[in-house]
Amino acid sequence: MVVFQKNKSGHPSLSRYHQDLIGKYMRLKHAPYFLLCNVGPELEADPSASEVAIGSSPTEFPTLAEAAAAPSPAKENRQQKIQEHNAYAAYLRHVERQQEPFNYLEQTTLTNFQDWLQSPLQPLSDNLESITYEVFEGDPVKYQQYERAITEALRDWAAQKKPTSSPGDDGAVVIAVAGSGRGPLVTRALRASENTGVPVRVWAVEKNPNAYVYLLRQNQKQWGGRVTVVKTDMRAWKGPLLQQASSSSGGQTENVYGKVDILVSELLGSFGDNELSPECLDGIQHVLAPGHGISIPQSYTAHATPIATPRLHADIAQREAAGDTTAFDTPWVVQLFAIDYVAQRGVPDRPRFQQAWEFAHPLPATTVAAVEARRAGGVAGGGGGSMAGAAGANDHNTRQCHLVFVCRARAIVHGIAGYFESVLYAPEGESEGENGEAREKVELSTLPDMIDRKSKDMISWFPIFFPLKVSLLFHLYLCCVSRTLSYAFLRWNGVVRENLLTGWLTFVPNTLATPLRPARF
Ligand SMILES: C[S@@+](CC[C@H](N)C(=O)[O-])C[C@H]1O[C@@H](n2cnc3c(N)ncnc32)[C@H](O)[C@@H]1O
Repeated sequence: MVVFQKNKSGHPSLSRYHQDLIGKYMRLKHAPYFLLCNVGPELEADPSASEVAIGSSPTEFPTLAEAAAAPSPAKENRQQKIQEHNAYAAYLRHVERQQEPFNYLEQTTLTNFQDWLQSPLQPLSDNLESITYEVFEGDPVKYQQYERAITEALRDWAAQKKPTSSPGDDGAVVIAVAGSGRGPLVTRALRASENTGVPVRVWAVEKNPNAYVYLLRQNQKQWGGRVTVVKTDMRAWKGPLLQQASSSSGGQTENVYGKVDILVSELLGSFGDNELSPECLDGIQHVLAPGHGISIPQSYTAHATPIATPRLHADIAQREAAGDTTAFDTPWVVQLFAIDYVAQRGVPDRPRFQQAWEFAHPLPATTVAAVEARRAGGVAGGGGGSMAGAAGANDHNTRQCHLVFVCRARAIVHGIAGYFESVLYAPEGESEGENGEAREKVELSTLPDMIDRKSKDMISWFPIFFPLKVSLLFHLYLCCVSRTLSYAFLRWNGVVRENLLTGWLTFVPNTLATPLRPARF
């Protein structure tokens, strides 16, 4: 196959597509050798060398005069350099030099994790280990974005002179970090306060007992005792304790709880909501100050695209053959690498990456009222959360989508790749930044075509991969994923094939299996 073209100066070159392909291969953990065919020799015949040989039979030693006339090693080297200059090989070396070097995080993580299947974390039902938090904390980008978001929110708070939930409204904005882990977001919240000069009162809420102990130590050593640390499931938290219950001769008083102005959380999974952020935040939303309390993140969206990945398909098939009966029912977290996007880029209304659904926080008051009405019970002592109570109490978190992708050519589809985006904070009003520039939304994105613009170099989340047991040959690919019913079914060429497909396309997002799950999950 001839892939080389001639550029304007007549030198060999490759199309942008081929350059990208080669660039991608060069970033593989085990980079392949590149064999160039029919492009002439790398080392051309050396005319001066043949001159030296003239007159000497190959079996004879040269005479002293002949030896003296032979080129010196240094001269030979020089000549060799010139002779090595095969234009095609030189061009390939040029392509190699154009590759962006790995940043320090990529070097240690990306290459090791390429196409390596991991089960998704379940931070709600499991308690994460310290080492897992350490890995999270190794990615500065996520925390920088959160700090930017809190900074912008505090600026708006001060500029708009919004009331605060501090006792006596003393001007300190009340921030709660729900699911604080070992506290990096608490540190960022305190830093945002220092940078903006807006005073804050900070609460750290965490249910993992090991992380709780770590938070207590952080508070002593790093935060100067400025943070109130609470060990509880956020869905059972009643809010900042303002006054402890007491009993005296005059009678008994109840605990008095306050409200929270900014609720900061990071409960996002590779597909946005798949680690149950909506359900957890529903359960704590009652602590937000009515009217002006905000959530960071404000919203998140899940995105999907069909992919061809023979390598992952073979890996999952092998696991199944080895006895893992759920291998094809697992949504795998994986740094997708040796894949091909099946969907065409740039098709109007049918982009390669399509949004499946969105969640926004806080819920509107009408939704909360409807949920309350449907709920038959609740978690004792707190807000309960939408996962508690009767069937139907979580209906507002049901999402369905129907996405249509146009394939580039007849293609094999091995599964669906999932990504997410999140708006952490969208600055309010017409206000400008410190240097007069328009203030932008603070966002996170794992979408391959958006990550560089929204959260460059962020590596906290790898994509999710929903495998298909039987790889399919598609022209037009339609995918329908239902969050509540936890299964996917596909249609193609407009023909619904549910009967055929149910069974082997079923996947159960295991991240949804939590102790407090509602009956329908
Ligand atoms: C993805 S980690 C993020 C930790 C930390 N905020 C960070 O960014 O490094 C999510 C944290 O939320 C906690 N978490 C999850 N669900 C919770 C719940 N219902 N109540 C309290 N904490 C929860 C987990 O234990 C975990 O520490």
